[in-house]
Amino acid sequence: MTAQAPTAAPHMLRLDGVTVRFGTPGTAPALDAVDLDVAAHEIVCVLGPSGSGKSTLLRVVAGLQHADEGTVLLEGRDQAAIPTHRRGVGLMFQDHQLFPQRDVAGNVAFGLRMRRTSSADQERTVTELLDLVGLPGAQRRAVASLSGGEQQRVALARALAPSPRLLMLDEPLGQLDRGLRERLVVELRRLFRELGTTVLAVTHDQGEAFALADRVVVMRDGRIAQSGTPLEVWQRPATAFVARFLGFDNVVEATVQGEAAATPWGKVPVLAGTPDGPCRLLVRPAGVRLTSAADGLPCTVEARTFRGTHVALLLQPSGGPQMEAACPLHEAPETGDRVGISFAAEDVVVLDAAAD
Ligand SMILES: Nc1ncnc2c1ncn2[C@@H]1O[C@H](COP(=O)(O)OP(=O)(O)OP(=O)(O)O)[C@@H](O)[C@H]1O
Repeated sequence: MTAQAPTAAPHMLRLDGVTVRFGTPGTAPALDAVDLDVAAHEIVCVLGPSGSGKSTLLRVVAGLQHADEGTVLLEGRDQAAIPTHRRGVGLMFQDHQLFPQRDVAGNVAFGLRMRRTSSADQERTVTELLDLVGLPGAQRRAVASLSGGEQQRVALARALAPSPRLLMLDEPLGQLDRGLRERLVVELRRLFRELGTTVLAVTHDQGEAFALADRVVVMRDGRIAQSGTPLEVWQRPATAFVARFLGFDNVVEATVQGEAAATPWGKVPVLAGTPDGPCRLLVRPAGVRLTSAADGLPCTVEARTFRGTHVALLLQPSGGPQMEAACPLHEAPETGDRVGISFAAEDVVVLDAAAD
């Protein structure tokens, strides 16, 4: 038997050079030649600051927004001429907009009624979905009697009921308190895995995106700044923008030569194989190691913040800008203490010098 070449994973969704402009020509586009692939069964979370184009991206895929340039393909088919209700995508928005006059079952069955599914099939699907989202037997409850988290689950069951080939979520857990969000995100991931749902979600909340996604996409000014697994993006932010967006502030100009880089903090080790030349460096807080005051770069502890698993220290080195260090709980010095620091090469990330 001859070996077969592996076939590429089928793409559920492909955006090819999608551009959306609002208002007068000359203003920056809301989406600027965006290319994005989402594989079948993949969970992709789009992250980015306010105004970076996240909602516009979802709207263009849903057919709620016209693309000025480029194509949106679902399972290989150009969607340009296909209206929203024929695209086979499910949408769940932040303000989950349940119908207050209908009970839970009436809400969940909405998409099925639109498709003229038989009452028996509607009833069976509603029962299955309410079990899945953890609200068994809630069919006859009034929407107003549900908590925020329960309403969110009903909205999710409603979006899932017509078995959309792609489910799109816009800030799905936006209005819930943190504890509930953290629990629901775990449940959502399990549920999507179980159903094999392909998901494109948009969120402000990094924690939510990193917990939910197989892949995160970070947007900036209508473009994709980085795309990768949560671990890749977290460990290796590609640019200073992504690093800062993720909350890493230890970013400095540097010049690499061999296995060290010259920085305003002095020599910082870099991994072998790093190309020589000017760049920006991120030193992850975990890579700032405390030594005795006599060794390493002398610093004063300006502030310390308890973070549960560690203490975040704000350090003022004798030269160069302030930096953050993550310190084990029992080893954290006091504000005003003098310490020395060294750097761990595995937590030093060389950023793309061309992008800011
Ligand atoms: N209908 C519209 N008319 C004009 N400009 C718009 C319209 N919708 C969005 N924009 C602009 O397009 C850009 C991207 O907006 P979008 O809502 O996609 O960003 P976002 O990343 O989802 O932001 P947020 O996180 O605040 O929801 C912004 O500059 C916004 O002001």
